Amino acid sequence: MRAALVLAGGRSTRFGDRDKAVADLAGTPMIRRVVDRVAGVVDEVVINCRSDQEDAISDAFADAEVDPAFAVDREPDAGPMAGIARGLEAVSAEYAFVVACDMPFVDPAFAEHLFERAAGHDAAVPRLDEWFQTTQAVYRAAPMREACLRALERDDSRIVAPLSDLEKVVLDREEIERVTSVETFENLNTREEFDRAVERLRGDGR
Ligand SMILES: Nc1nc2c(ncn2[C@@H]2O[C@H](COP(=O)(O)OP(=O)(O)OP(=O)(O)O)[C@@H](O)[C@H]2O)c(=O)[nH]1
Repeated sequence: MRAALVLAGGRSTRFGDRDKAVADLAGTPMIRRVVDRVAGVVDEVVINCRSDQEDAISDAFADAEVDPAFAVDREPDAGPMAGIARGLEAVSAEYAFVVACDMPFVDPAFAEHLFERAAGHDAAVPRLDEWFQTTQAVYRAAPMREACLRALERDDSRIVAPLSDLEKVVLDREEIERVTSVETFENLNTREEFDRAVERLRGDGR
């Protein structure tokens, strides 16, 4: 069993006054695009968000084949790593592909590769250069959740904090580029980035 955990509990402050998760990206709400891309490689989909986002995000899946489960933050604004911990509570699969809602170019073949690489380990985490791509990685749900809770307990809410507690496989740039292109990690933070992505998607007929 494999899960996708989509992180959407952020405030989209760089984006403006709307929630980027449900912003219309070339005809499809961005989070729906992310889920549609990865649905084929997972058995369940969990979305982590704040309670005030749930209705609008649910609406984005009204006519979808997948029926995502919601793991709503008990405490909002505690950061993405707390969101991962919350989301993993709702995951029944052993492994979860964690992905941010603002990565509409996420490559399902890369998610598949991460699941394969994570097998028998606590995590498979890409690292392009010095930075871990923690919001596009596969984690074994139970140890990752426990590592997150331990880090939060010691007031360390950094997204990399749980990694040191995990027996993980790290994918370097060479391995990443053998399987996919770095477009998979592209995240849309500003209106300008979003508008450029719309043009690209329209240009490719996507
Ligand atoms: N649950 C939860 N998720 C968060 C939080 N902050 C960010 N996220 C999620 O983590 C991912 C990465 O965050 P960012 O790309 O910075 O998104 P954001 O925080 O909405 O955007 P900015 O406000 O512009 O920084 C996104 O999928 C967010 O939805 C938080 O405080 N709680």
